[in-house]
Amino acid sequence: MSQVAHIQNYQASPLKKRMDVQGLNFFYGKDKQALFEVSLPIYKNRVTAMIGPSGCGKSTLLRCLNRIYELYPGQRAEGNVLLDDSCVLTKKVSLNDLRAKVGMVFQKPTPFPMSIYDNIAFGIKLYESLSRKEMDKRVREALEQAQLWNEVKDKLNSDASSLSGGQQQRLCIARTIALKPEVILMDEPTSALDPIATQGIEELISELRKHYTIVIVTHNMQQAQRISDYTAFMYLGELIEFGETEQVFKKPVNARTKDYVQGTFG
Ligand SMILES: Nc1ncnc2c1ncn2[C@@H]1O[C@H](COP(=O)(O)OP(=O)(O)OP(=O)(O)O)[C@@H](O)[C@H]1O
Repeated sequence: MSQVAHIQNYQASPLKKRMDVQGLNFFYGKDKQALFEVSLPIYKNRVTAMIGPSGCGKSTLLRCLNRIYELYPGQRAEGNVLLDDSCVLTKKVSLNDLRAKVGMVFQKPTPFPMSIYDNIAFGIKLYESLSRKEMDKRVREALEQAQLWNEVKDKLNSDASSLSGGQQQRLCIARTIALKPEVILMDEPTSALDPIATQGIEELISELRKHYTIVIVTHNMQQAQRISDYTAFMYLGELIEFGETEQVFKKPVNARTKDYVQGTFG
């Protein structure tokens, strides 16, 4: 089945907000403001793509959704990012709880230097104490959902570095899924992969949105159109346009969006 057909066949659940970004400003130190009054909904069980030219603030926005910027001194966000009616930017929401609810997959596959099995089990052990049998089940389920199980089931104790790039990225996705997050953030998850591995990850993303809410940063316009339901176009730290992906690409409201999606600039 082609990917487009695959997406069209999917019976989407009714539209419901999972996160809500309201008037978000972001600062790197005192002098650099990277986001300006950004507001957008993140819909449940949908894929939202963030697009825009280099340096427009896509990754910065993504990093606000799980407050990962807090690890870096001098970085500060103002505004609201709501999840379950709480603002995730405030200390009232513990980082541990937030990371469990909002998982992240990075650009380069980053498996831990340990076995395939332990790559999945490691994160789970930080949050839960499971019996060996329960852990085996969770590891298997995560690998199945990440569509990696069949390829690794006979070598779970092998080092994760023995996997191909595409397999390593699916392992990183499995590691994220194993914590049972509600939202998965992906920062250019296929940019280090070849076309075949990229296709595998794209198909996986389309499948995963049945269970998860996904936000993906991508430079690839075709990819955004293939896999996302909603698209946010950013420029110089501002959200210029947000809407259904088909509308943003085929009938953009803003002239700058039109120039960008048609490849006139960027
Ligand atoms: N650690 C940092 N310190 C200071 N400025 C930063 C830092 N990280 C990013 N910036 C600046 O913030 C702005 C937004 O960067 P960001 O990485 O969010 O953009 P992006 O759209 O994801 O870019 P790209 O597509 O190139 O990854 C840019 O002007 C960038 O130079």
